[in-house]
Amino acid sequence: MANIALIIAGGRGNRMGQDLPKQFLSVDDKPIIMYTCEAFQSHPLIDAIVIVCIDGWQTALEAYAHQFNITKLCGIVSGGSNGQESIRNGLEFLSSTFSRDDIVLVHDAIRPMISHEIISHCIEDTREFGTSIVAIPCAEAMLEIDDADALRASSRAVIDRDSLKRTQTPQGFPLGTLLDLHEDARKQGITNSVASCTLAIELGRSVHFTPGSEKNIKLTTLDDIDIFKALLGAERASWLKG
Ligand SMILES: C[C@](O)(CO)[C@H](O)COP(=O)(O)O
Repeated sequence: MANIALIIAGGRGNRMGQDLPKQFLSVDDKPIIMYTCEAFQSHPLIDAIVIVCIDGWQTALEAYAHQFNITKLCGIVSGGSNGQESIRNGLEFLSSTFSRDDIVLVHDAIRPMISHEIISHCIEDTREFGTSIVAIPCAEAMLEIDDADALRASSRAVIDRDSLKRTQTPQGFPLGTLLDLHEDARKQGITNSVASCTLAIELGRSVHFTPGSEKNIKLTTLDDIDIFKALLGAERASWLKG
């Protein structure tokens, strides 16, 4: 049975406020998406990598994959109009080559600090429980806003933080389960679910959590790039110490 990383790089990343899509911004002369690819490339249990890529960047991505020796890359697929459609495009590609029992780890291209440990646990839990949604506890006080459209929102409601999880990626499923979810979504007219875990839940399924890490950061704003650089620096310092 194969383990496949499906890396989603179909978005433009407008919240970063940069001209380049954020997954292609360079940190220390390496595009962010290549850090992400290297984590899966170097993991011994990952057999194949497929990337869903924003239009216009496929040729650059191929060149970067060659430069950074991402030899497990076996396909680049066009992104869709939102995350759900991008994942579906990736799954359609996978269905022509892989079997329904193979494990797919859906991962954000802009989570470059994903560790081997989390990838291993995600694969193990998907095999044991049928799903693996990497997630971390909610450490902050959580308040529900009164009016999402208000310029300066206010709140009168507390949400118990112990009842919440902050989901990350990878999100692991057998390929057949993901294909069925997307087919059911098409039938029910669900077109813009935020993630694979939200789609499963909206369709009445439950999902299993796997512990993530605060270091598995999603690079959304320029502040996050600073945090990423600091994390990279700390990782390199610990390698040097041996
Ligand atoms: C999948 C995800 O990373 C889980 O936290 C998140 O939902 C992706 O959000 P995005 O803003 O659509 O990249």
